[in-house]
Amino acid sequence: MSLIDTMNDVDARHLTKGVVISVSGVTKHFDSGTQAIAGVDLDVAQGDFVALVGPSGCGKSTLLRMAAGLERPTEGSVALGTDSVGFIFQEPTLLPWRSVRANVELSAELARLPKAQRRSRAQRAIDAVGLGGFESQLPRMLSGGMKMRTSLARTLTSEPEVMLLDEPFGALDEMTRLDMQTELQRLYAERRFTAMFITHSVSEAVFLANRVIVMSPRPGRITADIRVEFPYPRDPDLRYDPRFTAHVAEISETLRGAR
Ligand SMILES: Nc1ncnc2c1ncn2[C@@H]1O[C@H](COP(=O)(O)OP(=O)(O)OP(=O)(O)O)[C@@H](O)[C@H]1O
Repeated sequence: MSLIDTMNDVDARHLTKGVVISVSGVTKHFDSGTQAIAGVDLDVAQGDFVALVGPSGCGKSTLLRMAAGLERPTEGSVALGTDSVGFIFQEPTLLPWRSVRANVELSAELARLPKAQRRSRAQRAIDAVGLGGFESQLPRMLSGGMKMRTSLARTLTSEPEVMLLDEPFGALDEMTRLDMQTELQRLYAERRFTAMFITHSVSEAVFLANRVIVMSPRPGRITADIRVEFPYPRDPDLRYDPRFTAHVAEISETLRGAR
C-alpha cells in the first residue's frame, strides 16, 4: 500500500486487477464553498494513457491532485496502486543554479540511487528527450521547450509507473508543443507507463491518449469516455487522417453539448 493510499484511507489491495488509479463516487467541496467535482467514477488501467478535457474550472486539476494524494475527496475514494509516480506541471520548476544534468539527476538523488546509476539513468533520459549536448547548460540559457524537456527527463529518470501531467505543454508555442506531443507519445510507446494528462487542446488529447475523458462545467462530472484506437508510436501526420479529425469533431461536439 502506498503512502498516497494511506492518506486517502483506501487500501490499494482492493483495487480491481489491472487498475492503477481508481476514483469512486468522488465529490469535492472546498472550504470556500466551491464544489469542484460531483460524483466522479473513473478506473484507469495499467498502461492506459487517459486525457482529461473540460471547460476551465471544471475540476480537472482537482481530480489529478486527488489522484496524487495532494487533496482528499469530500466523499468517495481515490486509490493509487503504486507509489512510483511522476508529476509534470505547466511550469517546469527547475532549480536555476543547477545544470540540465544536475536538475535531471535530482529525482534519482532524492530516491537515493547510487551515483553511477543516477548518472546513467539521467543520461538515458536526457538522450530520450533530445537534450544530448546541453547537459551543462543552466536553465536560464534554455528555451521554454528545452526547459520542459529537462523537466520531462527529470521525471523519466525515476522511471515512474504512473505519470500525472497537468497541462504540461500549455505554455509552449505551437511548433514546440507539437514536437513535445510527438516525443511524449514515443516515450509512452517505449515505456508504457500509465498516464493521466490534462489539456485544453482536443487535438492534443486525441494525438496522445488511448482514452479521452470529457468533463462537464463545474461541478465536474464525466460526460463522455471515448476510446482512441490508433496504435503507438503515432506518426505526426496522423493529425491529417480523416479518422483523427472525426475524433476531434466528436469530442469537441461533446464538449459543446456539456456546457
Ligand atoms: N484550494 C482551493 N480552494 C478553493 N477553491 C479551489 C481550490 N482549488 C481549486 N478551487 C476551485 O475549484 C474549481 C476547480 O478548479 P480546478 O483547478 O480543479 O479546475 P480546472 O478544470 O483544472 O481548471 P483550468 O482548466 O482552468 O485549469 C475552481 O472553481 C477553482 O477556483
